[in-house]
Amino acid sequence: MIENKDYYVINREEWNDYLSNESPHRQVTISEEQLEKITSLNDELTSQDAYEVYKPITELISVYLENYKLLTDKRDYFLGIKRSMPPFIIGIAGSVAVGKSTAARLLQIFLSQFYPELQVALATTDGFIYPNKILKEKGIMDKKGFPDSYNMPALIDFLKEIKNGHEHIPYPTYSHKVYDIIPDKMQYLDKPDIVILEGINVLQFPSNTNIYLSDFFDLSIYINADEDIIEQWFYERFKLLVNNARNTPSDYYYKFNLMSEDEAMAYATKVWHDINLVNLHEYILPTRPNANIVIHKEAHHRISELWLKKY
Ligand SMILES: Nc1ncnc2c1ncn2[C@@H]1O[C@H](COP(=O)(O)OP(=O)(O)O)[C@@H](O)[C@H]1O
Ligand SMILES: CC(C)(COP(=O)(O)O)[C@@H](O)C(=O)NCCC(=O)O
Repeated sequence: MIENKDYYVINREEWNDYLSNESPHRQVTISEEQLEKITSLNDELTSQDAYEVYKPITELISVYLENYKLLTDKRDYFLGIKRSMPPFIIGIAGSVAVGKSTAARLLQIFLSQFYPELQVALATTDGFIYPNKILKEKGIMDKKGFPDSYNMPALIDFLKEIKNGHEHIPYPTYSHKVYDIIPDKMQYLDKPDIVILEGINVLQFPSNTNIYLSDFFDLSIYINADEDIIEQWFYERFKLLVNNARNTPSDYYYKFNLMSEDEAMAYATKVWHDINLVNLHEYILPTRPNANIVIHKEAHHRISELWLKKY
């Protein structure tokens, strides 16, 4: 392990040694079928990767969770309150196309197995992006994903409802295929014990409020990679989305099948450079120091290092 003023930096080879023997009754496993579902757009993730990296991360999360339970219990006892534990919220941040959703789905599987008695739910902040109609009215259609494109007050209310233990909490649905919010298609969180919330903005300080989203997180993770590599993942995902849409004219990505490959890729390159890369530089990367854990990936999504914040 290397350390600097901010982090303990642990490389991939060492990381597996941190698996403790303290919870032998809490075994986690992942089937090939589950892996396939998780990486529906890509088949590079192996079960070895999943085990070697995400299993010890699951154990580390359990350290935070046990501490959270204890603190909540003690504080409630002090106040004379009796209630069930408010959900433990994990935030997962990082660039567009860095692999947040994939990491979030893996953690959901592992945490559900580690804690079979707890409900582990997954949500994404994409649902709080304003519908395209509103983005157009605001003149920020080319700034989708930037702080002003999110309905932050609604996202904060959603987090408050979670922490207040509300049942059946609705939140809107964003679809990459439609490239928009799907009207009236709400998703619901039903009494989760652990919520994994992923999104590019989860560690930001919303401009029109005086609250950090990270105040709601009991643990935060930033998925990191060099920007040239993320750019390639963005193009790979773009090509896969275009290919998957080839027989579905209603799909946003269908139209790129009617162009030459060069033309389609020129479009994707422009979107990356004019929108997602600017967003990464100006608004996403600056939030990395707010994360408790940084997962650093290299080419082929290989996790090479974990940075654990010291404070
Ligand atoms: N660990 C991984 N192994 C292989 N492919 C991955 C992995 N994580 C993400 N991907 C692929 O990279 C692309 C971007 O991942 P995704 O989870 O959609 O990113 P995000 O949610 O950050 O936008 C997708 O094509 C996805 O299948
Ligand atoms: C909706 C998003 C902001 C969400 O990011 P993601 O789920 O990919 O992390 C992003 O996919 C997006 O649409 N960005 C705008 C430019 C583009 O990629 O088309």
